[in-house]
Amino acid sequence: MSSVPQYLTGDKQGIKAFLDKFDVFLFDCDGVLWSGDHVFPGTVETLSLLRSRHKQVVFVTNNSTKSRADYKKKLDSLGIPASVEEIFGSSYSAAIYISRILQPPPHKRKVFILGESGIEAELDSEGIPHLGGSDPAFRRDITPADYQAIAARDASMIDPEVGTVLVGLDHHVNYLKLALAYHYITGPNQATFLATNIDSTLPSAGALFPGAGSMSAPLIMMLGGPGREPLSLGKPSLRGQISLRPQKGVHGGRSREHGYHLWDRGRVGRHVGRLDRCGQ
Ligand SMILES: O=C(O)[C@H](O)[C@H](O)COP(=O)(O)O
Ligand SMILES: [Mg+2]
Repeated sequence: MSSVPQYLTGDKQGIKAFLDKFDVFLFDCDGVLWSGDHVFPGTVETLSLLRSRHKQVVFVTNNSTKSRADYKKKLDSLGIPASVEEIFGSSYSAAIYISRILQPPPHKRKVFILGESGIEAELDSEGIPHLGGSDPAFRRDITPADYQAIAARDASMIDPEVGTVLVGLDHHVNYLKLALAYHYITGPNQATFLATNIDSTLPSAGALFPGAGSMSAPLIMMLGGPGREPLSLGKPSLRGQISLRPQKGVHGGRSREHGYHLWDRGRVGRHVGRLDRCGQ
């Protein structure tokens, strides 16, 4: 095993021993690899060092504003080569949870989103219909007519096919979306209350900003406080979280991981799918 690169200071033997001990390296993103679009020093070098050692790198982010494809673009733009299969975002885990575990009945398949386009893209990738989110129709002030229509459960404002409310980091959160989410959860829809993640803050530009958790907090308060929290599908929650179990296969006569099995770590520990790393 070649020696540790010069730019890595400190206990080189310790670093080498550490690298030799592991095959897979999972990376948090916001606050670890970058802060906003500012990549922390050593990030690119460290990731290329791992790749040069044939280590598996996985990017695991709670940030639901971007889809896996969006993150691949961001990583590429920051000079960090990556494949979509190496990226796990909370918007993806939420889409998988809804389509493969929650499996709402056909007449309640729609998801009302309090969040950004990353959630929409991942729900689309699982064929799940949705509304709200980045739709300009919901990025506006509430009007007196809205109050009337929502209270009357008018179909122009309350879609009877909504069975899930999904809350993520929303840079356009507003009163109208909160009101609609509340009425979907409490009214005849009895929508399931889910969150991509519940981080209280978002690290960006070297400071902290409102996190996804602060988007669902007003709803938790309206619903009666403790005990009415949403099921969170991001790190570190286990319930309903998808876990990755390496899947071995034979390539070129050698046994090697070629993807992951998806397991629901919630109720039954059910196998819910697989993700291939080499398209087999
Ligand atoms: O509010 C949020 O969503 C989180 O602060 C943010 O998403 C954290 O992302 P991560 O550190 O998991 O990449
Ligand atoms: Mg982080």
